[in-house]
Amino acid sequence: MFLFTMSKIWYHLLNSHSLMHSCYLVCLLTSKQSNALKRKLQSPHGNPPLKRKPPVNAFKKCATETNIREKGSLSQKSLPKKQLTDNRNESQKSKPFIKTSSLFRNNPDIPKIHRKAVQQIQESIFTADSFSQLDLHPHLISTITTVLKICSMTNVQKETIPVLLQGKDALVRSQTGSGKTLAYGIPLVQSLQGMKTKIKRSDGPYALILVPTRELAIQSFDTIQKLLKPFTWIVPGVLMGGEKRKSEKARLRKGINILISTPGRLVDHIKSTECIHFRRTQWLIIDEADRILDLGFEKDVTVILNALNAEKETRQNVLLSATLTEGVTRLADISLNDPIRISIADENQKSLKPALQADKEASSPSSCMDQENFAVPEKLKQYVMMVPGKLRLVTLAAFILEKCKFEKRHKMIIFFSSCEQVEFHYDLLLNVLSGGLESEQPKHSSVSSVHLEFLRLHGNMEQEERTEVFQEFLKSKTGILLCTDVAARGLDLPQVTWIVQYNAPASPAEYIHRIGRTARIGCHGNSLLVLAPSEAEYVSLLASHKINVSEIKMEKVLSSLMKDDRFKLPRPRSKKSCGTDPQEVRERATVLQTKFENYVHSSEVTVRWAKKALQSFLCAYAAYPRNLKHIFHIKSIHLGHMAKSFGLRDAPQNLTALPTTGSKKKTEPRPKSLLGAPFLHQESEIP
Ligand SMILES: Nc1ncnc2c1ncn2[C@@H]1O[C@H](COP(=O)(O)OP(=O)(O)OP(=O)(O)O)[C@@H](O)[C@H]1O
Repeated sequence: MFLFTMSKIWYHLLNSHSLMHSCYLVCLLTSKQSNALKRKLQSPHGNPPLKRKPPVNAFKKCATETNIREKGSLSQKSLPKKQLTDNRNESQKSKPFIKTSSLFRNNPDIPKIHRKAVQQIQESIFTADSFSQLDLHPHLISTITTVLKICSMTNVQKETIPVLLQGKDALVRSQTGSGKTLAYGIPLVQSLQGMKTKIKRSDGPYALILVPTRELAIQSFDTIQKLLKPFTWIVPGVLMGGEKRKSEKARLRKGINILISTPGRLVDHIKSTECIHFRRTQWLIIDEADRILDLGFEKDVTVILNALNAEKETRQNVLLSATLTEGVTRLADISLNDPIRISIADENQKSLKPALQADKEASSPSSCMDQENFAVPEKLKQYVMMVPGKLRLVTLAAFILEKCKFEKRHKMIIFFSSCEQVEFHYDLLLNVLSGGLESEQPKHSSVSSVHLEFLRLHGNMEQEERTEVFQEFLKSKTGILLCTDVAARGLDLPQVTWIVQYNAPASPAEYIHRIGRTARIGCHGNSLLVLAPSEAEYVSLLASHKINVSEIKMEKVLSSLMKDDRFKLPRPRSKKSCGTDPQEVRERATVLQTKFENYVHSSEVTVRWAKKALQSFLCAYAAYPRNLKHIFHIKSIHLGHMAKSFGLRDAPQNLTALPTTGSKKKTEPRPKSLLGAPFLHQESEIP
């Protein structure tokens, strides 16, 4: 036994390339850490004991998001500084037992990705035609060219604007970032400015635009406001959750002619604001129509439609999205009247039907159901990376450093599946990767001066802060936005170069919308999907929707840590670091992981936050839709490994994988059709 143990120790040391080198590794650690490492080496298998996964049914009920918010948000602003310092001091006094992560052992093998090469659907965006070819008011044309600085029409605009100018209902599908907002905005403004009796503010709404999120409401309002520049007598306005109801009521009383709203808030006003009416509402536009339904807004949309129909039966209706799914068909059935379907055709289809610029046909909306293959922007490069649970956090960090610190000039959005994960990672990355370690950077290092700017956006933030963050990221040329799916739809954030999906989305449609935040309107962009080895089949699922992803190797991403000397182990002079020595990369990853763990374990508060974030991850994971359970099954998660990726040294006890039941903020009533749909993958925009 003794001989066996010793041989394992020697094996480990040799594996570390040199005895000297391993000594340095041990020296870097505190004596307690090195004791822990020694104990690990003394384990009969040379590995830490495997932790048993607690069975799923052992999980307790999930804490509500509201509770988490009330008891302690991770936001920098809301951190009770004194409490944090006290906690840290306390925890430092009684220094917790520190273990060094054995990051690279006991990980599942990374499977080879077998995917059939599929030909992606690509749509051409631009036409050579200018807006002056349309029968538009000259002031509107000059606003488009001078204010919006747009010359030629996109395909979806060329196909949609004439149809809407004829007064027809339409169901419009075209890829993300192809200009759908103007496709409905231009004919809307053209028709309202030309009304025989000039519109008065006090007339109330002539048009209602429904959008799923507050940020999209602000963005759509902004576009409509620009289009209305020459037509000052038409007043646009926004109603959205998070704003003061009282001031919204006052604005409604004064009069809003083009009303842009999230469904929840509008229903709220329909029920409680006397002066709201739809006597003259001639347009109903539902943008991101499938999402509005997904969010559980079906009930709200029914209330809104009933309110509209009660006051005026005829109306022009338009539904738009980059992904027309079954849900839209149901919505289309109840809201559209003999619609024209406009679906910008696949390049290949076009070559078969050269006479048609687009696949435009009068048809039953049900035919949209067939549209399960989604178009992907032509200049978007999509990647996937397989990462075992334990290595997720360090690999994400290495990726951020590579793109935003060493390559610079990148603007990145990282999607998570819950608000708590966004808050937790925001705090952790900000402290460990950004400012926190600057003092540890060698003085002459050129990389030390690069400041990583992290922002976060999710549905549990106060509206004022949400709007501030949205505007800041909108204007910035670089930066890293951590967010939930609240930012997945419709947002037009210029110059975003990377989309990272740290948690896989609940459907290929959501995948399309998330990656659609980059490579907009013909620009270049990249996306990275992070999957666990057990989730490899997701790649085939994407392929079945004609979505192609190429693999990036985790080792390659981790090797970028070689460029950051903050994670370097002291070495004897004779042994110079060579570019990509895999052993040194592993050591650096271990140093980084240790820094994460040290930060998380520096106070009780941070440990609690890490646990809550892990818990919310499990909740979201347990809630993947049934048809994806064979890929994302909670039982395939190794809790101890996953805990590492939240900076926790051990698997916490008494976690839950059950969805919240008691949250006031998040319990938007769901229609029966959506029961079983993912919890926390979706965020309701509620008043
Ligand atoms: N004809 C055009 N020429 C150049 N740029 C345009 C044109 N039309 C719209 N744009 C710009 O393209 C960007 C994307 O437009 P928009 O947000 O309407 O896309 P979308 O199709 O609605 O995307 P998503 O499906 O993601 O909501 C905006 O910045 C818009 O100003």
